[in-house]
Amino acid sequence: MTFMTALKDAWRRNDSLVCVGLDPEPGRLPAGLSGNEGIFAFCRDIVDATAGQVCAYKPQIAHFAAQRAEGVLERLIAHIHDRHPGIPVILDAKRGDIGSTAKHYASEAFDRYAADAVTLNPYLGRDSIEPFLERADKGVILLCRTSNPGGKDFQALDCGGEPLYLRVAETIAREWNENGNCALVTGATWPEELGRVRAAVGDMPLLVPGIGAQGGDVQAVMKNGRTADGTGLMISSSRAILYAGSGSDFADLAHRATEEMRKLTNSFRH
Ligand SMILES: O=C(O)c1cc(=O)[nH]c(=O)n1[C@@H]1O[C@H](COP(=O)(O)O)[C@@H](O)[C@H]1O
Repeated sequence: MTFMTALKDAWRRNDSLVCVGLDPEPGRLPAGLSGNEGIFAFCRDIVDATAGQVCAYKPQIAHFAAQRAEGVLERLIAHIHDRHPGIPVILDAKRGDIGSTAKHYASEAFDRYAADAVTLNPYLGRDSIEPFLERADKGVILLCRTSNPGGKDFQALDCGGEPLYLRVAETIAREWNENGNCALVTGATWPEELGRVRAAVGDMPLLVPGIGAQGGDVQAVMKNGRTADGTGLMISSSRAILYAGSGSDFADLAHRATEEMRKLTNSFRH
């Protein structure tokens, strides 16, 4: 199944636009969990507690690699595919390099980790993304208007009368999306810009981090970002869900936090 088909199925099946970000912090694991086995058990329990409530999972690679836990990340993604088939996994790696190196990054994401989609930095241009675009069954999720305060430093620069992030969105929608496998990252902290991107790219899916710990406004995101059929968004939250609790009931509390977010987003869907 392609990433786009899996995403649409998960939106419908779980009635959810929520993506749970898997960003394990060694210093924030619940008591009794530590080391690589602790990271695995923590993420696995979060996944098992929320699998009926999400449209995707988004593990962030640095949170694993910094702990020498790439093997844990491989096992975790295999666990999601095995136990919760059909829920797409987005590897958040934000890669971007010349073509000869990019093909190894594509292989890393899709062959080594078996991710369904990957986040990428588009600023090296089309040839840097080609090895990903040609994997038509995989999702190619390109940074457009990032959630962080410094996102505007370059992304908002004037580019022939329009901001650079909008030029990025238009170019990707018009020229890079021949296989229909592109999506864009637009932070929840910039809802007005998110609306301009939506107007430029039709129904292309948008990955929207910045809800929860970064303070994005769900209502504004939904109003500006949803498509006519009330979908089109992967609204991603990591810390607000992962660390909703810090005791042995962390997975139950993650389930509750995800459910609250699912209901809140759904209340603005139509
Ligand atoms: O590509 C991303 O996922 C991403 C893009 C962006 O603009 N902002 C952003 O926060 N992210 C990621 O989304 C997650 C946000 O985490 P929380 O703020 O804890 O929900 C982190 O893994 C970030 O690396």
